[in-house]
Amino acid sequence: MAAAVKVSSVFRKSLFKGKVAIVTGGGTGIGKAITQELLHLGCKVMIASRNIERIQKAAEEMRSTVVPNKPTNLAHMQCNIRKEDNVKDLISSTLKQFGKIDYVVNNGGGQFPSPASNISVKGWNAVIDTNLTGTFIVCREVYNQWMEQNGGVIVNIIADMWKGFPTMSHTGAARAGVDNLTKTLAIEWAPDGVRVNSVAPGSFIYSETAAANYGDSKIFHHMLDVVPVKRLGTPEEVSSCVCYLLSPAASLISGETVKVDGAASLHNTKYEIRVSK
Ligand SMILES: CCCCCCCCCCC/C=C/C(=O)SCCNC(=O)CCNC(=O)[C@H](O)C(C)(C)COP(=O)(O)OP(=O)(O)OC[C@H]1O[C@@H](n2cnc3c(N)ncnc32)[C@H](O)[C@@H]1OP(=O)(O)O
Ligand SMILES: NC(=O)C1=CN([C@@H]2O[C@H](COP(=O)(O)OP(=O)(O)OC[C@H]3O[C@@H](n4cnc5c(N)ncnc54)[C@H](OP(=O)(O)O)[C@@H]3O)[C@@H](O)[C@H]2O)C=CC1
Repeated sequence: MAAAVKVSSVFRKSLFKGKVAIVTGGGTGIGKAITQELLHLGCKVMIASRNIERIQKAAEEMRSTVVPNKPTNLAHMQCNIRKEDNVKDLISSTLKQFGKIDYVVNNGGGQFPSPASNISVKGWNAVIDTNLTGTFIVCREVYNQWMEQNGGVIVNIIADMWKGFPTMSHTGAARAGVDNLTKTLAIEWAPDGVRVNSVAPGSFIYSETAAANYGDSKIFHHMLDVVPVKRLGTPEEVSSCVCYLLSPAASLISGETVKVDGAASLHNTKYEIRVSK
């Protein structure tokens, strides 16, 4: 028997039915939760990421569990957002397949933990290219190919970097860049009916894939002593905020970043200051 699909039921399907969305990194973790929620609400969704086997498997699973009666509502393709040509192709292929693009969720991203002093320029650039430049390219391409003429909504997933991000300097800088990019694009594109917002999850949203990236299944559990709500967050708790921002309920919200972190960013960080040498 297929596993139950976790989706929130707080949104009215009539607000989303027939809309078309792109979710980068839509086959795992937070991106998968967003994809499932949008499919459940009646959207057509294109998911895209680098690992074609993994995204294909995720797409096949969601077609049979979430939209068994409308499997063509979910498309998938390989796309590395660091590559401009891949992104151009992602946007044009989605338009070819679904005819329009109402929503883009820039969720694909990530990094590796390292003290700043040990990060090579190649490693730094890999993280900046992924999280800042990749997000920029997706935004620019969907605007140029579709949203300038037709409007739309963009949500960028960033991170809790508000107090600095020790061991994550590269991604902290990139996500702070996206926070500011969000504000600029919101102003530049408002006259065309395009809204741009960000969502900043706390550093304790558990998914198997996210934990696997750090080679430690308990990596998020280690954060619990500085998490005021004293529990891990779920991808679905991020996806419901994303869907709210995509929906007409947020029609006057643009250039904003919403923290989904149970007040963690207001409290202490996990990082312990080392003894000086
Ligand atoms: C107290 C300390 C612990 C702190 C840890 C707290 C963690 C809490 C969670 C923080 C909140 C954030 C959560 C999340 O973001 S969850 C999502 C996790 N998912 C991912 O990160 C997936 C995507 N990530 C990646 O694909 C990669 O990290 C990367 C963006 C770097 C892309 O890698 P890719 O392999 O495609 O890149 P390159 O082959 O081009 O590699 C370029 C160079 O990058 C350096 N590098 C890459 N990986 C590592 C590594 N694991 N460690 C060190 N250096 C790395 C390296 O220089 C690469 O070049 P070389 O291969 O030539 O050496
Ligand atoms: N989990 C957490 O606590 C937090 C997560 N975040 C952010 O939320 C987003 C989702 O993370 P999460 O679901 O937790 O972790 P996952 O590792 O499950 O998701 C990362 C996704 O991004 C995709 N991706 C990575 N690089 C690229 C690229 N260059 N081009 C296209 N797709 C890419 C991956 O797919 P593939 O490997 O196939 O490319 C994967 O699907 C990320 O941006 C993450 O940094 C932020 C704060 C906290």
